[in-house]
Amino acid sequence: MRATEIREGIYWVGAIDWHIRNFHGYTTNRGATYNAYLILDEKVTLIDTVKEGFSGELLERISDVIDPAKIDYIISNHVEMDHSGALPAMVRACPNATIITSAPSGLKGLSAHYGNLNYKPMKTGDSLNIGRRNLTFVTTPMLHWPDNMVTYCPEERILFSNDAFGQHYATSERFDDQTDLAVAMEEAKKYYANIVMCYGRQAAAAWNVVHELGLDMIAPSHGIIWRSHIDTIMDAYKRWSANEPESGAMVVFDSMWHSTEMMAKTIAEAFADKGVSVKLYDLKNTHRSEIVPEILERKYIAVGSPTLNNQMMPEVAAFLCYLKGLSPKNRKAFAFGSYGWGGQSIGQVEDELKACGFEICLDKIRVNYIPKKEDLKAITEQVERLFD
Ligand SMILES: Cc1cc2nc3c(=O)[nH]c(=O)nc-3n(C[C@H](O)[C@H](O)[C@H](O)COP(=O)(O)O)c2cc1C
Repeated sequence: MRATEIREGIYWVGAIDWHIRNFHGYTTNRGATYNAYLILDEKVTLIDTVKEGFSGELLERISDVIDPAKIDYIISNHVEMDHSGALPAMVRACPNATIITSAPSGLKGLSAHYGNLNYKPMKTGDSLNIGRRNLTFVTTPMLHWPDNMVTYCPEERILFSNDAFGQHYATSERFDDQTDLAVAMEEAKKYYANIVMCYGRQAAAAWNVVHELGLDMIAPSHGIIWRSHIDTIMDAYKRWSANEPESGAMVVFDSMWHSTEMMAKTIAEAFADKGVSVKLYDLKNTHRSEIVPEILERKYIAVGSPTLNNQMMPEVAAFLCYLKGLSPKNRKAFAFGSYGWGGQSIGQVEDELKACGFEICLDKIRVNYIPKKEDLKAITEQVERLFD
C-alpha cells in the first residue's frame, strides 16, 4: 500500500474502509476513509491516525516514504476513535513521538482512552515549528466534540480540518477534481447533516475564521481533499450553518395498513401543487440518516404516524429522537396520522415536533381508520391554506 503525495513532502497515508455500511448508526453506503497526513520536514509529523483495525494499513503507507520510528510528532486533532484508534499502535511504532492534542479537552479525552502517553497540549494560536514549516492550532470546541481542533500550515496554505468538510466516501482518488463533484457534495451534505448540524453556531464561527485564510487545500479526516472546489464546499457550509431555508417541504411517515401513507401522499401533492418542492419518505424504506440531509434545505416538515398500542410507531419515534438531537432551527412543522380508537400517536408526534423547537404551522391532522375522499380533500385544503 502506497502513500499519495498531495504536496511536495506531504503525503496522504490514511486507510480506505470500502465495506463499512454503518458508522455509529449513520448509513455509509459509499464506505469511508480515515485520512492521516505525513509531513516530511526537520521534524517528521503525522496528522491524525486511523480507526483501530487499520493501523497496519497506516503503517504500511507511512513505511512507503519513511521509517515510522522517525516520526517526531503525532498531531491528534480529534479524540474520537476513527482518528485515534491507531494511536497505541503508532506509539509502539514511533517511540520518540510527542502527541500533540488540544488543551484541555484533547488531553483529557486521549488520557481517558489511552492512558498516560507523551502528550503536549496546545491552545488556539499555539504553533509548532517543524523545520521550514509551521503548524498553527485552532481549537474548535463542540465541532463536534469538546476536544476538536484543526491544524493550519501557513507556508502551504493547507488546513487539516479533521471532521469539518469531511464526507464518508471511499475512493481510490484523493482530490475533489478527480472524482464526481456531485457525489462528493452529496456525501459532504449528508456528513454535515448527521454530524455537524447540531453545532451550526460553532460551524458558522469556524467558517468566518477559515474564510479569511485564503486556502489552497482543505484536507479533512474523511473523504476527498478539497483543492479545486474550495468555494463550492465553503458556500455550502455557509448556507447549511445559517440554518434558515426559505422554502421546500418534506413529509416523513410510517404506516402499517397504508392509511397514514395515503395522508402523506396527499400532503406531499398539496405542497407540490403550491409550487413547493417536496420529498416524501417512508421510514420503513429509508434510514433516518438519509432523510436528515434534506432538512438542510427545507422549511416545512410534516411527520405522520398511525397509533400502535397507544404509541407512535417506533421508527417515527426514532426519527424524531434523532432529529431533536440534530436540532435544525427555523422550521415549520405539523403532525398527522390515522388511528383506530385512542389515536394518541398524532399528539405525541406534535409534542415531539414542538420539543424540536419547530413552529407548529398546522393543527394536527387525524383520520379515523381509512381516509375517505372528503378527508383527503380537507387535508389538501388545509395544507394549501398555508400558502394563501
Ligand atoms: C397492532 C395494532 C395496534 C393498534 N393499536 C392502536 C391503538 O392503541 N390505538 C389506536 O387508536 N389505534 C390502534 N390501532 C389501529 C390503527 O392505528 C389503525 O388501524 C390505523 O388506521 C392504521 O393506520 P395505517 O394504515 O397508517 O397503519 C392498532 C392497529 C394495530 C394493527
